[in-house]
Amino acid sequence: MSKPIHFPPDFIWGSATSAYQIEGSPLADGAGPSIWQRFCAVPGNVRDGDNGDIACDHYNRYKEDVALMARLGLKAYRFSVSWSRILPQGRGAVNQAGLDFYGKLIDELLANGIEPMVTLYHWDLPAALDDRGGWLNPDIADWFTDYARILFQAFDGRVKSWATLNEPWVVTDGGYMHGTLAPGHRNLHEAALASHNLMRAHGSAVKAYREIGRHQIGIVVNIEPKYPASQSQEDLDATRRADAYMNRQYLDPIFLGTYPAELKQMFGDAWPDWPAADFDLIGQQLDFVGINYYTRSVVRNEPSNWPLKVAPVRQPQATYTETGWEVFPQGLTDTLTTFTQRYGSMPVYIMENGSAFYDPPNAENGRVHDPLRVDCLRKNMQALSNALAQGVDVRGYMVWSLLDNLEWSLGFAKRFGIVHVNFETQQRTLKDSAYLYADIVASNGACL
Ligand SMILES: N=[N+]=NCCCCNC(=O)[C@@H]1[C@H]2[C@H](O)[C@@H](O)[C@H](O)[C@@H](CO)[C@@H]12
Repeated sequence: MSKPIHFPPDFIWGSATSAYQIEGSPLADGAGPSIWQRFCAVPGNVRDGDNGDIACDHYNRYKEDVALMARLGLKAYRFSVSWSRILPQGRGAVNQAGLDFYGKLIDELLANGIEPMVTLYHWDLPAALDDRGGWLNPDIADWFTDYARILFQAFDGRVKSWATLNEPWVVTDGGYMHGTLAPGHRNLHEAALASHNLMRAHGSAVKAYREIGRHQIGIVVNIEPKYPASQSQEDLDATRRADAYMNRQYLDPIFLGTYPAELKQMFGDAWPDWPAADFDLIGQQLDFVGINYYTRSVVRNEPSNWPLKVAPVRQPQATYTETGWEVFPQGLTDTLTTFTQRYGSMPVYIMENGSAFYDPPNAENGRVHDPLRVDCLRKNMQALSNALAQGVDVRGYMVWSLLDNLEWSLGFAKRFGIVHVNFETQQRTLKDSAYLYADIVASNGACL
């Protein structure tokens, strides 16, 4: 029996994207290359040889896309800034044309009554900084803070919501542990170092914001709740290891001043005893936490899978998305209640939630029917409402994504958008899920 659906009257409904996935024109108007420009250029790294050279051409079509957001009635739009548009070398000389692009986007949003929510870093590190070690170089905390200050000084006020990082776990696990994402490293020691430097950079930018900013700043983490495959001690321990590595690794140092003990146990000598001063920096007070929720994982012990020694267990009765993720809306409720239980009550935004299911490359008769995505959206709305009913302080929800876009190493084949993009013509078409989302926004969920 589903519970009544209710959202607070000031609940903020929006959508989310990221720079490299939608903008295109990565080197336009003085911008420098990012590590994703390089990563895509290496054959085999990205499915079908796809890249961000054009993507959704948002760099040129941003007014059309803001009009789409207004058509959907969105109250907010979460996007990221490309660091190498602002600082082509990652540090040093500012590229005014880069600032100008984001200033025009922000003004277009505000003119349409849409709150800009800016993510400073969504995976597209300037290539020039990677040449200096990137996230492996401790100096990156200062480089990132200098970049953040430029944006705070340019846009704070018009932008009232800032997030430092998007998903440090994915940056570390994909970019440095498994090499599936840029910059494509596979090294346990590097993964630990990159992860810690990401958190140092986060804390340093938050500290800088407190000196010059007047609004809200937080971080965005992906949380994938872990459930034991059995109640055996080995599976329960495996579940704790998986949760420590993917979830608690990023929130514990911010809110509890320490990393989960399981990390040292798993990483061994690849996990140093980090300086105590680092935790003072990392633990800066936040105004909100952004959570990206997509799926859960059922976990069993698997000694051969070094270093975590865990393995996922596929659920035979479940629906799985095109990215191989189980549709499990209860996990959204559990993620939110567990967050509050572990870290206390504070403002939370769902900064990403969505699903990739097969959509045709072209719309038919101006429509794109996406029943599986519609069903997912409905179920996630119920789950979100259930978390609110249990007292979780959720302030808003950003659907991932506004547009079909470059799904990183999966290319354009995996479509998350509620708006379909024909990548041959750049034609945008509202999917059925977009019409539903517009109704949800207009009725504040009462239509469900
Ligand atoms: N195994 N497994 N479990 C799920 C782990 C999810 C980690 N990936 C994300 O959350 C990425 C986030 C990213 O911000 C966005 O840029 C991506 O386009 C979406 C869709 O992929 C999501």
